[in-house]
Amino acid sequence: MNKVAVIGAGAWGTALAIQAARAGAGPVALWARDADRAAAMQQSRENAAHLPGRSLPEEIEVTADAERALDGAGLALLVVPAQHMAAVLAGFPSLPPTLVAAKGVTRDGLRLPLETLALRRPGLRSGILSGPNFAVEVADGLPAAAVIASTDAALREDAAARLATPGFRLYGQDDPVGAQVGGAAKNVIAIAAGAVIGAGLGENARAALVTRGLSEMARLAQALGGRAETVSGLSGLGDLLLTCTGAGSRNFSLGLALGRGEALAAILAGRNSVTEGVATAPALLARADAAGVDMPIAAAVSAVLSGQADMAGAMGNLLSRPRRHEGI
Ligand SMILES: NC(=O)c1ccc[n+]([C@@H]2O[C@H](COP(=O)([O-])OP(=O)(O)OC[C@H]3O[C@@H](n4cnc5c(N)ncnc54)[C@H](O)[C@@H]3O)[C@@H](O)[C@H]2O)c1
Ligand SMILES: O=P(O)(O)OC[C@H](O)CO
Repeated sequence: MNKVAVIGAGAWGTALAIQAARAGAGPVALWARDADRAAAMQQSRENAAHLPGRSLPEEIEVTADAERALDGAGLALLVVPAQHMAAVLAGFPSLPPTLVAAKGVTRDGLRLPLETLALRRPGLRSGILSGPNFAVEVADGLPAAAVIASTDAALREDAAARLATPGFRLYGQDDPVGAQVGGAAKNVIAIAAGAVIGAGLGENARAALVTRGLSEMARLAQALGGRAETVSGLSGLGDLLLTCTGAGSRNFSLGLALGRGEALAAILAGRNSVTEGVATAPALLARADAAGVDMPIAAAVSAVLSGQADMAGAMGNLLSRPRRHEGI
């Protein structure tokens, strides 16, 4: 059972399959939902749609056949966008121990990724893989770090042994709730950071948003049963640093375009990749509301995305909040 099955052939699933092959994990299956695309990738040894110019090592077999992908697999990586995870899982009869590498909260049910997985596969050994990781850099073998968050210590160890290389440093921790909140919320804060820069509001404003965004994450992580300090790690602060500054972030670039006055529909129409913060913002806010947690930056992003506020109105709301003590 030394095979790794990667479910989802977007940029991140493809990069993780390349990383698993690089780590010597054994054979790697990369499952794509579209049979024609899977066949084209298997033949051309490239994911032209989502990760162009990076070749797939020979250990990787691309397939659209779920049973074939899982045959002999000792570990699965679930890398489909959060909103589509439940539907994709319905096509997989069984799963080996699984790490989820998606970042988001579902509009339907307001679920974190491991909650979606548990709904479909109760009792499955599972964890989260999350951190500041642009797919293209991991595919290129540039140095990066991430966490494997799971309460299952043996799974953490086994997955790290299969996937880590000196250039892909994997830390273990046992707070998957905190890791998921960090991964989901950073997408929303990155939209806010991009919008502030796009609107010309300056670097001071971005630094304030990122820092107060971290407090929002910490409050929610704690309220959902995780630890506040977890979000100061790779799946939280680390990912905020990357996505609130890196031009390669889709969430940041979407915010940037919004801040410059472009319409959301037009921005999305020009993309073939997922921008998780768009669906996650209102879901994250609703989940926080249900937990009694105040997330004013997530509320501002949500209001701008839904058209309930313009940038000026959303910023005005944030700036006119009552003075308070700093802290989470
Ligand atoms: N790209 C990155 O650098 C990166 C890094 C870390 C985490 N992630 C996370 O990984 C997840 C996947 O993102 P990505 O960047 O690999 O995707 P992507 O934007 O490269 O590709 C989109 C993916 O969504 C899938 N998809 C689209 N519509 C679908 C549907 N109706 N049903 C099922 N699948 C559908 C496509 O098949 C494709 O695999 C996201 O949660 C993202 O936040 C991405
Ligand atoms: O391009 P983004 O904004 O979806 O970010 C990708 C990864 O989540 C970065 O860690």
